[in-house]
Amino acid sequence: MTVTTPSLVVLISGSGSNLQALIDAREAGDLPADIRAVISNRPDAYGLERARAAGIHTEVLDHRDFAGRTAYDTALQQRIDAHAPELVVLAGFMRILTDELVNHFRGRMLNIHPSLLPAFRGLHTHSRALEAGHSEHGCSVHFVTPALDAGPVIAQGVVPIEADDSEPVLARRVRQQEHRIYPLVVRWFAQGRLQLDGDTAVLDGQPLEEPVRLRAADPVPS
Ligand SMILES: Nc1nc2c(c(=O)[nH]1)N[C@@H](CN(C=O)c1ccc(C(=O)N[C@@H](CCC(=O)O)C(=O)O)cc1)CN2
Ligand SMILES: NCC(=O)N[C@@H]1O[C@H](COP(=O)([O-])[O-])[C@@H](O)[C@H]1O
Repeated sequence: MTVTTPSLVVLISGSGSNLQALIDAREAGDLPADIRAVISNRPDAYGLERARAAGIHTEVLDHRDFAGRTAYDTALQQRIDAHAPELVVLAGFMRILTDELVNHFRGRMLNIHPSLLPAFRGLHTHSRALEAGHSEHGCSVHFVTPALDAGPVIAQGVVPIEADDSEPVLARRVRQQEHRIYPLVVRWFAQGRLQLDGDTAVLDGQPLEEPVRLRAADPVPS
């Protein structure tokens, strides 16, 4: 029986540190997947440099070159489909996607969001968590659905908020956990252990009633 290595297309908009975590996991033998292409909506995204350094095909599809969201997403869907990925990974991709595109990739599109969903959907999550006076914050990996940041959450990284935290300090603490949980969840999907069943994430055949939660001191599970 031939075992095929699942292929990924990763979408970015910026620094690409989550992309780098996936590249590093693959190079360490911890991610049985092939990153077929990295696509950015911003030509100046540093993540493009990270991809090129790793020998990964890159494309730029600048949203400013399109009349609107539907036209952009139609082109984006064609670019992604050209690589026939098993999984589309949003890694700091900063565009809200149309229902049509999300439904086209339903069950095979993941996102990492910098909050403990359902808290703080949308943008500026770290400053909002600080302003809310929460004692904990973190990140969530979820299946992407048309409703923004509302898809079934698979795993979360939990960090404390310290009294003297600034936004950049908290963001850095969260990103350290992002770089642990995203490769883990993508590995589960690549291993065929993770699926979306309706509106429920299923891991190892069991519906996830609650996300898998990791704290910094916890070892990364298999
Ligand atoms: N239909 C969906 N699209 C996207 C989802 C999703 O769950 N459903 N997740 C987001 C990722 N994301 C937060 O994790 C997010 C990205 C972008 C925005 C946003 O407001 N974008 C603005 C532009 C902002 C900018 O360019 O800086 C916009 O698209 O008008 C909110 C949340 C990815 N897409
Ligand atoms: N709403 C989407 C969003 O805010 N995503 C966040 O953007 C950062 C991207 O960093 P990276 O480009 O270094 O991976 C990450 O913190 C990710 O959670």
